[in-house]
Formats: sequence, C-alpha cells, structure tokens
Amino acid sequence: MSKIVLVGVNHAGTACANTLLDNYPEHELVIFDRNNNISYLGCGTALWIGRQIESPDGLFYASKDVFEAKNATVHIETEVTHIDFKEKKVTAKKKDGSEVTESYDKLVLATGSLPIQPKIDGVNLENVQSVKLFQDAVAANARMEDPTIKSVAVVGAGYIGVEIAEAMHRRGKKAYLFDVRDTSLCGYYDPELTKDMDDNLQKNGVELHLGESVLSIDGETKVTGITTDKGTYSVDMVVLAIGFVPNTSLGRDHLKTFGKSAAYLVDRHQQTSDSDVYAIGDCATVFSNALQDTAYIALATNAVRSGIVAAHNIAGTVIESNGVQGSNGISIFGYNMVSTGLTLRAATEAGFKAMVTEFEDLQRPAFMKENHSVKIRIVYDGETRRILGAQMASYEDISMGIHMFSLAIEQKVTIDHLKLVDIFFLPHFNQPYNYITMAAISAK
Ligand SMILES: Cc1cc2nc3c(=O)[nH]c(=O)nc-3n(C[C@H](O)[C@H](O)[C@H](O)COP(=O)(O)OP(=O)(O)OC[C@H]3O[C@@H](n4cnc5c(N)ncnc54)[C@H](O)[C@@H]3O)c2cc1C
Ligand SMILES: NC(=O)c1ccc[n+]([C@@H]2O[C@H](COP(=O)([O-])OP(=O)(O)OC[C@H]3O[C@@H](n4cnc5c(N)ncnc54)[C@H](O)[C@@H]3O)[C@@H](O)[C@H]2O)c1
Repeated sequence: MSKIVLVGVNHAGTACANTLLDNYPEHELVIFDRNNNISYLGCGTALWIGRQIESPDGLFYASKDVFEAKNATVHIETEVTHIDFKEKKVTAKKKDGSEVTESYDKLVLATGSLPIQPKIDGVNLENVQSVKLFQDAVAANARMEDPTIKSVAVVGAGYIGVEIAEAMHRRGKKAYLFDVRDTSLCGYYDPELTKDMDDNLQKNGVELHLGESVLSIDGETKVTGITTDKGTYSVDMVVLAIGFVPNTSLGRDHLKTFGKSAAYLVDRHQQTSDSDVYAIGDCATVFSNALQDTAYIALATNAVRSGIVAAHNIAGTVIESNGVQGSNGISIFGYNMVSTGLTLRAATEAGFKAMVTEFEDLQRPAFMKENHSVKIRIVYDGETRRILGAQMASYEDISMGIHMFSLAIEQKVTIDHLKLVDIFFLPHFNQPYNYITMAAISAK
C-alpha cells in the first residue's frame, strides 16, 4: 500500500482521484485544493453569462463528499505552500491559517494553469477580470446585472475571448473584441476559415479590433476606457483572455520544465524528472502526435486523460498516454468550427514542408431541404504525406468528423490513404462524393 498525495483537484485531479479510488482502494489518497469548489466546467461560463443556460448548477460533476465516501482524505480551501521533495513532505495552509503537513510515497501535481496577466497599466482597476474560476463567472455574471456597465472590452480573441464576447453581447452589452493578431482564433484555424468567424461575430454585433495592441486600461478606480496603438475606446468593463500559463511555482526549482511555457516536463506515464512525482493537466506537458514532440496544450480533455494515465501508473498498471492532437471546437451564434493538430502556419513554423488541401460543399445532396455549406482544410507534410491537422467550419453540426482526423494524426495516416477510406453515404447525412474524400483527392 502506498500513500498518494494529490495537489489540485479540478479536472485532471478529479480524473486521477476517481481512477485511484475506484480501481485501487488499497492505496491511501490525500487530496489538497485551495479552492472551495471542485470540477467547475469553465466552458459553462459563457453559456451561463449569455443565458444559453439558466443556471451554473449543472456545471460541477465531483465533490469533496464523493471523494470522502470513497475513503479519501480531502483538504479543500487548503493551499499547498511548500513541498520538501527530499523528505517527501507537503505543507499546506488552511483557510483559518493553521498548517497541515502530509508525507507521501507518490505525489501528483495537478495545479493547473493561471490566466496570463498583461503587463499594462490598469489591470487592477475595478471591473477588470479574468474568467477562469467559478468565482470569476459569478463576478462577471453580477456585472452583467449592473445597468451602469453598458460596454465591455474583451482582450484576446482566442477561445475564451470569442465565447465571452458573444455572451456579453447576448446579455445586451456592447462588446468590443481586441487581439494583437489579424484574425480571431488564430491559434486553431487558418485565416481562410477565421475570416468567416470574424464576419459572423461582426454580423451579429460584436465590434472587432484585430491587429491592435492594448496599451492600457484607463480609469481612476473603475474602468472607463481602453487604449490601444490605434485608438481609445470608452468601455465600462474589461475581460482579459490572452491565454494560460502553467501554475508550477511549487515544483519548478526541483523538477525539469519545458521551454517557454515552463510546464512540468513529463513522460508518456505522466512521470516528472523525479520518479516519485507525477504531473497532470494544465501544469504539465503533453506529447503532440502532430509534432512528434513535447508541447504545451491546456485543455480539459487532455487534463482528464492525463489524470487517468497517472493514476494507473502510480498504482502499478503501466500504461502509456496516446499523446494528443489538441482537438478542439467552438460554436458562436450558431457557426461551428472544429480543429485538430496543426494549422498551416503552426506546421510551417515547426519546420514541416507543410501543404494544405481544401474543399467546400453542401453537407447533403442539393435535393435535400435542410442543408448548409461545409468548409474543410487538411494540413499535411509534403515530404512524408502524413496528415498534420484538419479544420472544419459550418452552420451544420460537423463536430464528429474531426475525431477521425484526430485518430488519423495519432496513427500517422497519410493524405493519400484518406482518398480511399470507406465513408458511408446517406442523403440525410452527407454526399456520395463527400468533402472529406474530395479534399483528400484534390491534394497535390
Ligand atoms: C472559460 C473557460 C472555458 C474553457 N472551455 C474549455 C472547453 O470547452 N474545452 C476544454 O477542453 N477546455 C476548456 N477550458 C480549459 C480547461 O478548463 C482547462 O484546460 C482545465 O481546467 C485544466 O484542468 P486542470 O485540472 O489541469 O487545471 P485547473 O482547472 O487549473 O485546476 C487546478 C486546480 O489546482 C488547484 N491548485 C492550484 N495550486 C494549488 C495549491 N498550491 N494548493 C492547492 N491547490 C492548488 C486549483 O485550486 C485548481 O482547483 C476552458 C477554460 C476556461 C477558463
Ligand atoms: N472551446 C474550447 O475548447 C476552449 C474554450 C475556452 C478555453 N479553452 C482553452 O483554455 C486556454 C485559455 O484560453 P484563452 O482564450 O485564454 O487562450 P487562447 O490561446 O485560445 O487565446 C489567446 C488569444 O489572446 C491573444 N493575445 C495574446 N496576447 C495578447 C495581448 N497582449 N493583447 C491582445 N491579445 C493577445 C492571442 O493572439 C490569442 O488569440 C486555451 O488553451 C484554450 O484552448 C478551450
């Protein structure tokens, strides 16, 4: 029997805890989290703020009680302040100021990520906020009720920024969306597709300011405006959404970290450079199958799988992570986009002789009434022909199609192999000459 200490119990930590408690009850598990809630689904923040769901109640799927019922010791609202990796001891501070110390045989770090704070004036003004925690969602929602807040500047047109800008607009606020890059969602899609999302946002009333650098947030105590290199805009609230950094302050002096992100470097078993310490979720690296190399990709999906992998390995069942493709999706004002692997730009920057094939067609034969156009782009390596990424966009629900590309990247399928893959046809769903086959056949 081992004593396992888990620091952080959100998505990665919950998956790890449940896998240990359900499959290996012979081990002792001690859990710490500094937050007062567990397993908040951040994806629900925009849905709730935009009132696409009425309440945040369904956005949690784990709790202290459930872990305790499975015999774990759970310290919530208790922040781990120090880890003695030599003596294998964790020290934590409770809400009332008292200290707890626990020894471990194996330690799991699941401390997640933190929103990046831009180094500009005004970030501490009232009505500036990030949207990471449930508490942030509650605060943002309360601000939506404030009639003096009429306009909101969202900084960062990545996944969070685009979703929040839509939500604020749905709640009747004037939403401005700023990004240093020339399109929204530039980390996930090529400009050929993001220009459609940009049009969709503008058409629905979100005011885009792309290719603008925010220089300051203005105001005395409360936000009154935002200044960029192109102008000054009068706004009552600012949401910061310019990405996450791994939260590695507890272990970065002892454990090996990776590149600019400084995430804990882990192997395919989620083991760090210290064999008694595992790291999972947003604080750790992933293996990118597209790059065939280590990468940092903060996603709840990666977090959950990494928690499962770590738990089995700690308990003695040796399994390896499959690696990831960073598959992702978004749905804004009814327009759906999904992607996996590398964009053309990311593949080129990574040193591939990257090529792309694209196709656009109706989802179903033209004689079918309910029908929308679908755009697809497939990125592949011009030398090995290996598929490196795929992107799809439509008013149709095209989400399931991207999973096939995720598996194709994982399994190193070539663009030429895809040309003759068996894809079924039924007019209710698709076309005999479907856009996936046609994009593959058109590849140079
Ligand atoms: C608004 C929003 C929408 C999102 N939408 C999606 C989506 O649709 N799909 C998707 O895949 N991903 C989405 N994500 C990303 C996803 O939420 C993260 O990738 C995920 O939360 C990572 O889980 P984690 O458990 O690794 O880390 P975190 O969620 O960051 O959790 C880390 C935990 O560690 C605890 N902790 C940290 N330090 C300490 C300490 N010293 N002592 C004790 N406890 C500590 C924290 O309190 C926290 O509970 C979204 C994120 C946000 C903010
Ligand atoms: N649907 C989903 O799967 C989903 C939804 C929300 C969040 N997430 C994940 O959560 C993490 C955080 O999301 P996020 O939206 O904060 O990050 P992101 O990486 O998706 O987007 C950050 C955006 O901020 C921009 N940016 C960077 N610095 C800037 C600056 N100084 N001024 C203006 N713009 C700047 C970038 O160009 C980028 O467009 C990501 O890993 C994301 O994939 C996923």
